Amino acid sequence: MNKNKSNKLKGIVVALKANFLIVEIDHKNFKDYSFDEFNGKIRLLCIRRSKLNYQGLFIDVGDIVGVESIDYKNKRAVVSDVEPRQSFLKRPAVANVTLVSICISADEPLFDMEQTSRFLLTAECANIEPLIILTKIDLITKNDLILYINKFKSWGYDCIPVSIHNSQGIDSLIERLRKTKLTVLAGPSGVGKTSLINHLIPTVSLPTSSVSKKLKRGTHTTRHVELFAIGNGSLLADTPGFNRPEIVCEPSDFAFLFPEFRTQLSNSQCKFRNCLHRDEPGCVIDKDLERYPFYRENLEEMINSPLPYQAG
Ligand SMILES: Nc1nc2c(ncn2[C@@H]2O[C@H](COP(=O)(O)OP(=O)(O)OP(=O)(O)O)[C@@H](O)[C@H]2O)c(=O)[nH]1
Ligand SMILES: [Zn+2]
Repeated sequence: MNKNKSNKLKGIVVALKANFLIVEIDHKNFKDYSFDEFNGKIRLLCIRRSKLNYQGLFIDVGDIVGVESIDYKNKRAVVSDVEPRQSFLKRPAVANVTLVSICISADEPLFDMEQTSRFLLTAECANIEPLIILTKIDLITKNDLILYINKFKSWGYDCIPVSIHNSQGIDSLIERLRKTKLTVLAGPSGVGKTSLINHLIPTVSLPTSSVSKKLKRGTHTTRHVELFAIGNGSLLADTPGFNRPEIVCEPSDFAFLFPEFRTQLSNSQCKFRNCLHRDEPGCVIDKDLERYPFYRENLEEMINSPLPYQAG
């Protein structure tokens, strides 16, 4: 009675635990069991069907999988297949990410244009929408906040300013996150990613003393990501802070990863089709844009290093 072989359902992998996969499925059709539900979902401890192992299919958090042989009472099931991915973020490995929220501190650690750009480029490279979350705004003046907002606007990005100390911006952030299926929080160490998750989902309670997290990172080569439900069927993942994400890109594609250059390139064309926007005559890119020197410096490195270029 508890086994339900005939019902094959789709679910999303929310965590990897040893050889098991934790898969979240919709359970609104199964009202006869009382589950500790969250928004009509339950999480099942799953093994992989051996066929999947033969095929060598790698399953990551965020993958959409088919589950069968569901044992609702014990919350167990078998994963039988994996759907093709819509997107893939390499570091951390999360499939089907729909938004990369990059946390940048308004105070400490100090703002670093190159580092912020590297996080944005990682999302742009993976073709996933980036969003900037400006954290710790309780520590800056209104004028400084306006300067930050205008800076990001000139780069072509919106930003949501937040503070966990006075809860400013938290409602707007939750509203935004609930509009997308799977958000990954990224950003440098110490900007307040974990504090933010704890504030958004009080039941989670992750350790925020950065030291303990850092020690943990030192001992585990990979820290597996877990997806937390944030309402409306949306999921959110915290990631360990790392400070210098790699950019892997062909020189000819590089300019298209900058929204402010994309806008110029869509409004008018450079004289040469293969223009790299250096000193070519008839180039339409405005060399006075704030991130142009950063583009130029990294482009030179790409050109001078063997492909595929990896900076980091
Ligand atoms: N004033 C203020 N401090 C904050 C805010 N958010 C976080 N902090 C502080 O910033 C420090 C770092 O916060 P964490 O949440 O550990 O930062 P993290 O980004 O998760 O850091 P890693 O684990 O190294 O990636 C802590 O001391 C927090 O209390 C905020 O909105 N305002
Ligand atoms: Zn050009």
